[in-house]
Amino acid sequence: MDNKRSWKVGVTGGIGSGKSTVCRIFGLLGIPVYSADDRAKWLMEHDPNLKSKITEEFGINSYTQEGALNRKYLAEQVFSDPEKVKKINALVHPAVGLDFDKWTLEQKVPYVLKEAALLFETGSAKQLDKIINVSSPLKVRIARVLMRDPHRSESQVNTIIDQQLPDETKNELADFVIKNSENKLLIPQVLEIHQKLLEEI
Ligand SMILES: CC(C)(COP(=O)(O)OP(=O)(O)OC[C@H]1O[C@@H](n2cnc3c(N)ncnc32)[C@H](O)[C@@H]1O)[C@@H](O)C(=O)NCCC(=O)NCCS
Ligand SMILES: Nc1ncnc2c1ncn2[C@@H]1O[C@H](COP(=O)(O)OP(=O)(O)OP(=O)(O)O)[C@@H](O)[C@H]1O
Repeated sequence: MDNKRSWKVGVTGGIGSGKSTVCRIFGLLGIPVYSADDRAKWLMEHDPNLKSKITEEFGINSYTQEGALNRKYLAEQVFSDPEKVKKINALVHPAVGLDFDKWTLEQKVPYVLKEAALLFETGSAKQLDKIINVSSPLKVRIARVLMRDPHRSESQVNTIIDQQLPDETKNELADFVIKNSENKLLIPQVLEIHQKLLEEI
């Protein structure tokens, strides 16, 4: 293993595919996980430069009076318009990329995980050593998201899906695929990939 740095392994997958669930299992094996979605929200609330750019682009309603990110408002704004998705991505993703690199340098492990809904779409896959795609049938994903997020309508979930690459394309581009359907166990699949990564590093 190159002693100087940890390998960067991406975990991606469409909305509701089970990325966070898979990452929790890797977490139990001691692998540090960087959640790009969570961290993006943190940066949008705490990075003054990013905050002012978002307010400029999407208006003062982007934040509540207490300064919290108005997720419902922004979701309605961006997910219905591909141009606005591009705009928010262009503001948020460079900040997340820098923050991830800084975080990785602090980790002293063979590999770290970057969990992100968008890796191929944003080009950040190129900065990673390996990519895992979590794949599950569209119907199962929609049903799981509607159970988990009661505030989201089926039509919003479908609009979000339209902004993401199809699962089949991501399976082809990924180094590893984890199948998270109803009849496949996750833990053995995670253990197999963990073992392969440790052997390769
Ligand atoms: C618009 C926001 C505030 C809505 O927040 P909300 O809590 O309602 O949704 P959440 O973040 O959980 O997203 C729901 C799902 O939508 C998908 N999604 C999120 N952002 C994007 C995007 N830019 N393009 C396509 N799909 C996206 C993901 O599958 C995600 O799991 C939020 O999604 C956001 O800030 N997005 C832009 C930043 C971004 O791209 N984040 C993700 C990777 S860094
Ligand atoms: N194998 C499974 N069996 C049952 N429920 C599952 C399974 N995998 C995931 N889920 C549930 O489905 C929902 C979506 O999973 P999870 O949050 O891990 O997906 P995600 O890919 O991180 O989603 P998002 O992109 O929306 O953040 C969660 O409520 C989770 O508990």
